Amino acid sequence: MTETVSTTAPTFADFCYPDLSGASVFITGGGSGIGAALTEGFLAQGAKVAFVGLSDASEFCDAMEARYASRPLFIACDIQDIEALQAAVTQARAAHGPIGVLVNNAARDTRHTLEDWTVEQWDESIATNLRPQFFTAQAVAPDMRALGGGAIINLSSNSYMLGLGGYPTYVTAKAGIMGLTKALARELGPDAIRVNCLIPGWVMTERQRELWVNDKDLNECIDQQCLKEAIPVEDMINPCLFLASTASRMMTGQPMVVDGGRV
Ligand SMILES: NC(=O)c1ccc[n+]([C@@H]2O[C@H](COP(=O)([O-])OP(=O)(O)OC[C@H]3O[C@@H](n4cnc5c(N)ncnc54)[C@H](O)[C@@H]3O)[C@@H](O)[C@H]2O)c1
Repeated sequence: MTETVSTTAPTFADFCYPDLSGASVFITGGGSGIGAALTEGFLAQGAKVAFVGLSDASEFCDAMEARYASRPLFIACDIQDIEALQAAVTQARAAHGPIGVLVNNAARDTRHTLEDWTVEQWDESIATNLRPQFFTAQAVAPDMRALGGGAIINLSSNSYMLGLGGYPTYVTAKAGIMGLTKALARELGPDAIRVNCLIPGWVMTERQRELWVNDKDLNECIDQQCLKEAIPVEDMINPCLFLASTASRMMTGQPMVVDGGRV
């Protein structure tokens, strides 16, 4: 029989990280887009997942429960509200035990120009795209210390490495997330808490397809990628699981770019 190398997108059954089985995982924005793929990826490993989001996710939770016999805990929470976010972490801990994996995924890539932006809009964007990542880490650090270690994965974006136009506050926040990752890796390393950055390229989520994807821009993007394929959400799962798992035990403060080789 001739063996072939598959180049199709992975499925949820393709990965195996036994140390993630039973782990208590907290994800921001885990009910849609990349976050939903990550929720499913962790459930497929036997982890217990709690996630926060803005819109009701009961249908998604029903589907996950039917597929994995383990219902993710959805907590309605605006991550701009730090007290509510801290309360959500408390609720997740009460339901699933001390949090061993944190994925700071939620973000909003609102388009704007330099000229049309107010101080309030700047603050609002940073309050979604950068500030919560610090306070979730603060909230889960005691759990991870008690567990003897943990993993934090922050979602950044290759837009800051490419210097993309059209959303300067988001791009700034995404650069800040890499800085925050380095800083927290240093702060938390002595407690065996690892902090790494997952840096996606242009990933074909529902929201991207609805709002921004068109033939011209997608072709231009693929032209710049080494790998000539639009990136499906599923390709974010294994890198995130790897960063969460002890498979990456001695890796911290690092960017992991998954963009088909564009930067
Ligand atoms: N899709 C891409 O092409 C792409 C590229 C680079 C980086 N990223 C990053 O990947 C991560 C996920 O992106 P996505 O494309 O899946 O986004 P998405 O818009 O599809 O999903 C984002 C999730 O975050 C939640 N969210 C947004 N604002 C929130 C708030 N104030 N409070 C609570 N929840 C909130 C939304 O409810 C949603 O569930 C983000 O950090 C994004 O910056 C995505």
